Amino acid sequence: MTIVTAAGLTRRFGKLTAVKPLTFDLPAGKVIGLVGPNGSGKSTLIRMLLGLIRPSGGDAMVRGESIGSPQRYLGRVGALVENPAFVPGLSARANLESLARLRGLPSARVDAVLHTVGLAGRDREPVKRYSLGMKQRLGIAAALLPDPALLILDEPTNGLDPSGIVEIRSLLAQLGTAGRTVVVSSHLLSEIEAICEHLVVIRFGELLYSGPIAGLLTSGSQHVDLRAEHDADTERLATALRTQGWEVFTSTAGGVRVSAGAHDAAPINRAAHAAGITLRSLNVVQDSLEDVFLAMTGDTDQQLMAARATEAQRGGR
Ligand SMILES: Nc1ncnc2c1ncn2[C@@H]1O[C@H](COP(=O)(O)OP(=O)(O)OP(=O)(O)O)[C@@H](O)[C@H]1O
Repeated sequence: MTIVTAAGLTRRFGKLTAVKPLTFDLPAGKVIGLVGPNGSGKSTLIRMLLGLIRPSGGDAMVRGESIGSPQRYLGRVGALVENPAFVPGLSARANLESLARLRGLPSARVDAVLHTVGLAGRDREPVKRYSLGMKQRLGIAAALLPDPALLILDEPTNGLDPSGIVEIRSLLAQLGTAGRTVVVSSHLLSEIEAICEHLVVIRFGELLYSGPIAGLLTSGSQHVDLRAEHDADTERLATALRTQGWEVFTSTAGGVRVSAGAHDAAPINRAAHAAGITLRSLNVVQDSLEDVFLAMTGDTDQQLMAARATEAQRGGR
């Protein structure tokens, strides 16, 4: 079952096409990562899905309703899109109670969400005494008030210190229970890959990947890192492996990296031995998702960012 379907969804700001026509489906009941470097259009996409800004083209459906009529689905959607505004002198509980009243929600929801985000013991302290991580948890609590079927969190770990990031990450992993769909954006894949089952990757407005994270990793490759006993033999080792048909990515003072998997380890070792080179180390390494994406596009983020700046100046494509 899908909870969001986008078809040719596009958004321009003047000359810049911030979101190029995007077509994708988001499965219901999963934790979904929306990933892309800063300026890729993640917030713009989220704002369109929440009905905060209109698309320049295309459409999307959320829970079967067009984003042209957000009032039809927003009752069961919770979102944290920017630093939420709370009354600093009031307690977390009082802030949530007034938000619940405004939305016509039962006050029992306040206890439930305080418990979910782990603030139940500190809910009577004024928000101004809260750490950034606690404020962010309170923001997530507010987004959870309507018991949303779809929860959208835009960069919830932004600005947090490492312990705050760990705190929020473990909370996010718990939120995707009971059939709820959680969409969480980040510019750092490494920050959310462990908690997501499904991934949408956008890079400077374009869709790079949409699908299960597991599929992406298994389609990703492995490589083998080798080091000769003597660094002076590195080039000779690279040449010997190339001659035997291996694809050598790099050969630096640090060693040789070969495009190969675990089953190639023994033949590589034999090839080195046949060339009269003893190996100091041989490690089979699973490519990270970052490696997989780099291999997909071949462009670095810096190159794409420069192209985008030119596009904004020239008037787009
Ligand atoms: N209201 C706006 N007016 C003009 N340009 C905008 C506006 N909102 C966003 N943009 C531009 O659209 C592009 C995408 O921005 P967006 O904030 O959606 O990216 P993002 O992936 O969420 O990045 P970040 O993580 O830095 O917020 C950027 O180049 C940004 O400058």
